[in-house]
Amino acid sequence: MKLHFYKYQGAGNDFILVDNRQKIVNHHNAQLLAQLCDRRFGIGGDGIMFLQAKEGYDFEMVYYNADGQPSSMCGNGGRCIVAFARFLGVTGQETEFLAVDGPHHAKISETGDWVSLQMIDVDTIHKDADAYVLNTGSPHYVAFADNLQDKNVFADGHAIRNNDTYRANGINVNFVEPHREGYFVRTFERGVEDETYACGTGVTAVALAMAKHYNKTGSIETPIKVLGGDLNIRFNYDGNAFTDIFLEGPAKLVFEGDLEI
Ligand SMILES: N[C@@H](CCC[C@H](N)C(=O)O)C(=O)O
Repeated sequence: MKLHFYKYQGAGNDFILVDNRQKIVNHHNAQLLAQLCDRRFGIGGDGIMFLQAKEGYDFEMVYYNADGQPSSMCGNGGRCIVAFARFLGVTGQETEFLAVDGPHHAKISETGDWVSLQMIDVDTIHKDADAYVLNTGSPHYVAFADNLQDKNVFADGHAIRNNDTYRANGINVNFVEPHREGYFVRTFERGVEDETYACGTGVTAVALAMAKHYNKTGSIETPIKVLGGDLNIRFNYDGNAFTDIFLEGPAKLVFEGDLEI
């Protein structure tokens, strides 16, 4: 069959998107999905998403990592699928959709390429030695790093993701250093098993962990620079729980095409 697909990117975290409202694609084929995400033998992407119809919501986001396996929430994927839904005319400037971690509310700019996505509330942060470990829809490890631009994020991220604590379920590994009025972050992603240019749930985890680390409470805004651009995180923190968390940034259509599968 012929697959009509769209390629989006959000701060360089890139995804294949398929309009599957008519359920034309059977997405339970991990080998096929991994091949579509392959940068040499396929379209290429950090993940692939299917936009599906869902009663009570504008749509459902069904997300797979580049390895073809279903996973937990993808923040940049969520922002890209909102831009895609707007492009298809499935939503207006605001939307309510269902993802693997529950309902999400999002707003999209008039231009259609900038999305503010509400993330799940977070009330638990653990420490693993000096690192912070928390779940912002996906599990994240957050560690400070010096000279982050020159760090071997693949080697160090791979080692942490595959240590005895995290090997079985996996974890996304974020390295952070202060940058201007915010932070610079690089992430090794589970399921891609490589560094990506941005990770939405990852920068969200970093922003929350930094508020806890520096004992900042109230209404907080945290700009974060990643390899693929700039993201912004807004939230409230009362010293115990993080609420009204929004991940904001670009979400752009790169190209569309057809592929025989
Ligand atoms: N790139 C994503 C995270 C996608 C899920 C992650 N790879 C996992 O399996 O936990 C984001 O923008 O949040």
